[in-house]
Formats: sequence, structure tokens, C-alpha cells
Amino acid sequence: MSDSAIEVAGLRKAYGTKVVLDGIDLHVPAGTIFSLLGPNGAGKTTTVNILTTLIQADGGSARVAGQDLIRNAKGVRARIGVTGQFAAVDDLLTGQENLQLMVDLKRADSAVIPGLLERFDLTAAAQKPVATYSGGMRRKLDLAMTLVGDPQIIFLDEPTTGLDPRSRRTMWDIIRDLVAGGVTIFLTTQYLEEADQLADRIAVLDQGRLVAQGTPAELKRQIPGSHVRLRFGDAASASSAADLLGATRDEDGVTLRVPGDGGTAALRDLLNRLDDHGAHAEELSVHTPDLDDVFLALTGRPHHAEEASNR
Ligand SMILES: Nc1ncnc2c1ncn2[C@@H]1O[C@H](COP(=O)(O)OP(=O)(O)OP(=O)(O)O)[C@@H](O)[C@H]1O
Repeated sequence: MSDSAIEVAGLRKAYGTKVVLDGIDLHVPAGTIFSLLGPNGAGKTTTVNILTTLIQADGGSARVAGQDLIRNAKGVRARIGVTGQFAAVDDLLTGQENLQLMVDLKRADSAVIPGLLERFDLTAAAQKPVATYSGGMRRKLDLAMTLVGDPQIIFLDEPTTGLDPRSRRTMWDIIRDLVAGGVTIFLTTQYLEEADQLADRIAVLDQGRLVAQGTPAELKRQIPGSHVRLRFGDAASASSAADLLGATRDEDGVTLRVPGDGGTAALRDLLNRLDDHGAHAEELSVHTPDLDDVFLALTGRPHHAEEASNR
């Protein structure tokens, strides 16, 4: 496979007069985690549905796992896995039976089942009906089912919505393990912290357009609020450095906040200026806004994950 797991150009979709995707370009390198964020109704699910061949775009082109989405939808389907909030898991069947169903569907070998149960810590519960499983166990089983057939790309639609913090962390570890094994993850999530923790790159979708793309750090640097904090040994040093840099001092009198993007060029410049004036900070830290700030700045709307998940 080439370096690119997903390559999308000018993707468009409208329902009647409502334009849902207004020319989307995406590039997802193989073996990375890509996260698509956006407020409710932004077009995330529509994007995933198009890329997983569930619905057709009106315009634009896409290659998924090296296959053309339109000309070889079957080839795409053979190479991807989709794990959704509304999982394909059947409550009345046991974990083992659910996996067997997937093996039959994908004409895979049943021999993979014990390994998958083991990997997701579900061996002990394998003979119990899924109705008795916790939320975390169901998500794990859902993901295990997705792995049958060894997909190259996994679409994870809100994989941890509704999970307690511990199960969420377990799921994050599992996702990181998958990527370490070479799989590419396309993640949609309502939790900005999740994208921040997991994603190599994030794209923010708003009203059918991409309003930003980059690493979590790049996105955070784009918006105001980033600053470098410097702590000096005494108030006099802090005061003269404050004059030099035009920075404000914190209440403690020894810490300065210097507005800036925290990028390496700006940091080098800052340190050089301090050096030139014989000023020596005891501690330096870079503070960036979190993704919530980014989301607000880019979409003009605050992001309330809890509210959204209770819809
Ligand atoms: N089959 C459809 N017919 C008409 N409009 C649709 C259809 N499917 C989606 N839409 C509209 O397209 C827009 C984008 O929907 P989509 O589900 O892709 O958003 P989303 O970003 O996934 O939002 P959410 O976080 O709420 O799931 C919404 O305004 C939605 O109402």
C-alpha cells in the first residue's frame, strides 16, 4: 500500500438544496490516527458514510486503502472495518457467537476467534450473552468483530461515548496498539480530549467545510492564548526581564507570561534576547490553549461533549 491510507479531493454531498459537504480535501497517511471533529450536523457522519461506501458522494474523488471509492467500492469494503456507536453486536448472542457471525460474514477462519477474545480480555465472558456485558466490554467486542478480516483502515465512530474514564483509557490503549501494528484509524469523536490524546492529525469540519487541519499542537498554536511562562529566581530579575520583553508579571512577582505561539523559532528568539541581556530564567514552560478553545475559535460555538452525548 502507498503512504496514503485515505486521499479525498473536493468531496461534495447535498440533500436537496442543503449542502452537507462543500468540497472536502483530506489526506490521511497510513499507520496514523486521524480525527474528524465538528459540531453536531457538521457532516462528520456523512463523510464517514461516503468513505465506507454506505452512501455516494455527488462530486469529488476519494481513494481509500489504495482503491478508488467509486470504481472499486468492493475493494474498499474488503480493506476497511467500521466500528460504530450503534454497534453490529447482537445482544442475544454470546461474545463468541457474535465473533463467529462476523467470521462467517467475512469468510474468515474461526481460528482467529480465541486470539481476538484474548486480546480484548473477553475470554472469560466469551460464553455469556452480550446483554450481560458492560458498556466497555461491548465496545471491545465491537472492535474485535471489526478486526476479523484484518482491515487496513478502521473507521471508529465515537468509540468511547458513554464509557467511564477507565474503560475509555483501556480503549485508547487498544487503539494505540492497533496503530502500532500498522492499522490506520479514522476517528470521529465528541471528546476533544480524546482527539488530543490519540490523533496524529485533526480536521475540524463546520457547516460542510474544513475550517482547520493539523496536529493537535498546530491547531492550538493557531489561536490566541498561547504563551510562554518564565520563572525567575527573584523579583528584580523578573522585573527587568518583564521590561525587556514587554511581558506581564504574575502575582507571585517572579513569573512572566510572554504571549507567543510557543513554536521553536519564537522560543529561540526569546531565549536569545534573554541571553543577550544576561537574564536567566530558572524555568520555562509553553502553555497552549486546549482543543476546546480551538473549537470555539474556529466554529464560533463552544463544545459541550456531555450535553452532546446526552442527546
Ligand atoms: N439522509 C439525509 N437527508 C437529509 N439531510 C441529511 C441526511 N443525512 C444527513 N443530513 C443532514 O446533513 C447534515 C450533516 O449531517 P451529519 O450526520 O453528517 O452530521 P454530523 O457532523 O455527523 O453530526 P452529529 O455529530 O450530530 O452526528 C445535517 O444537517 C443533517 O441534518
